[in-house]
Amino acid sequence: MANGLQNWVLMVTAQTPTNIAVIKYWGKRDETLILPVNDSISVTLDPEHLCTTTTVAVSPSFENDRMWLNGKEISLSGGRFQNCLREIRCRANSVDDEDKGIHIKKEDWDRLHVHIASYNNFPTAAGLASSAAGFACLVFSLAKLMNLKEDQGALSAIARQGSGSACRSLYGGFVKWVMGNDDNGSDSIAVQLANEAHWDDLVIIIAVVSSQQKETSSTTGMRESVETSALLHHRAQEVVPKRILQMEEAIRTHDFPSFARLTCADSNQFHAVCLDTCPPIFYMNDTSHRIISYVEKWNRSAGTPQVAYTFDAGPNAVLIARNREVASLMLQRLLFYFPPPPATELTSYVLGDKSILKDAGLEMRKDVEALSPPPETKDNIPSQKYAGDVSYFICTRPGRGPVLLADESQALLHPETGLPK
Ligand SMILES: Nc1ncnc2c1ncn2[C@@H]1O[C@H](COP(=O)(O)OP(=O)(O)OP(=O)(O)O)[C@@H](O)[C@H]1O
Ligand SMILES: C[C@@](O)(CCOP(=O)(O)OP(=O)(O)O)CC(=O)O
Repeated sequence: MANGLQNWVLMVTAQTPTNIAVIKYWGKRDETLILPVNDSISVTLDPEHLCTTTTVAVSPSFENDRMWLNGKEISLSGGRFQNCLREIRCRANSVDDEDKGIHIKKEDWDRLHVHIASYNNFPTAAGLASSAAGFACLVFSLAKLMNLKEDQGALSAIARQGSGSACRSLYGGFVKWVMGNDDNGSDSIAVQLANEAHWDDLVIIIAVVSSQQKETSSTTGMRESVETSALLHHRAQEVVPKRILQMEEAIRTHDFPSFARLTCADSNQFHAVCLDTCPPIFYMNDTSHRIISYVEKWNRSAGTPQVAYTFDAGPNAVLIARNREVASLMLQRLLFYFPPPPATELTSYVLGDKSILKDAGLEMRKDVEALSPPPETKDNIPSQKYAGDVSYFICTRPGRGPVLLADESQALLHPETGLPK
């Protein structure tokens, strides 16, 4: 190992996106291996706006495996972290870095410890799927560090053991998590249906909805649904298999009306399963319900769907517009109903791809104040506004899968000490 020197540090940094399911995963048939009761399909979100960056390092001087998340040390003793680390370590291969004079033999990995530093460029544990981007990035970066020869599908099966939805973040574009049949989970992997360039008209706006409510975690919620909801079993056996085929076809043919109908119906059925759980689980709140009504009304008045909505295990709305023009009309509607609270500038209220604000003719607060009610509500007396019910919006689009960051200046660990910078 490295000519007997003990002070070297070898590092890898990677960046991984988050994803939003349009056909939901809800329910496990195996809790430890994280095997689902149905297939699911997701859209990967552009890492420019929502992503995890993780640096992993190895050095003979490290005494333990350690991890820092958003600058704070966290414990790696949890089963999910341990399962991922074990699965990666047992597939590790020899590494030879001639430039640095580092030579690691396959069997050395059993004794070497790793340091992991990770940073989410969006709020952690706020219903924005940080666990999906986080575990995908952990597995992807460790696989590079330890020179795994496995393909992306096999890596997705490891990320799956950190958090089910993480397996879909190993690819960009449109991704299917195939539930598989094997008891050992080897065929429960993610596959890419189409890359991010395939349907690049789509624009995604996330309404991060303010919520004081204490939420049930996805893990607990789906366990309770599996145990008590008859609808979940009907959904997994009868409904989802047909929807998966229809969704694959809609994506393949860029059929937005079908894509939108399936996405909305599947989100609504997932939340119906939550209500069918004993005791019932409420993830959406009044603001979520209002957003659904506005979109439904608009889609109906347009005669064909303009926007799809979907909600995960929380009140945040993920809205998918058929193109940029529709996205700017959607942003006008959203800001009409949910204007920024007093003293909040528009540029800190609409994050991500701010160019959509410009397209919508909204450059300042006064432009929002001047917005007229959406035409589909004209007959109704007077439209109520809900300033403060949305914390902020994020404008994004379908995006690419994980990448390595070669530039050492982007590493989160110090190249000499292997401690957070
Ligand atoms: N960058 C990261 N690297 C590794 N693990 C992470 C990372 N970010 C989050 N996690 C793990 O995911 C957990 C948060 O997951 P949780 O499911 O509570 O929230 P979320 O994924 O942000 O929201 P939701 O699942 O409701 O969309 C953290 O406690 C941590 O264990
Ligand atoms: C509603 C969902 O977002 C549920 C995601 O659940 P998680 O992947 O967070 O759950 P665990 O596998 O227990 O970690 C739907 C989806 O992403 O498909």
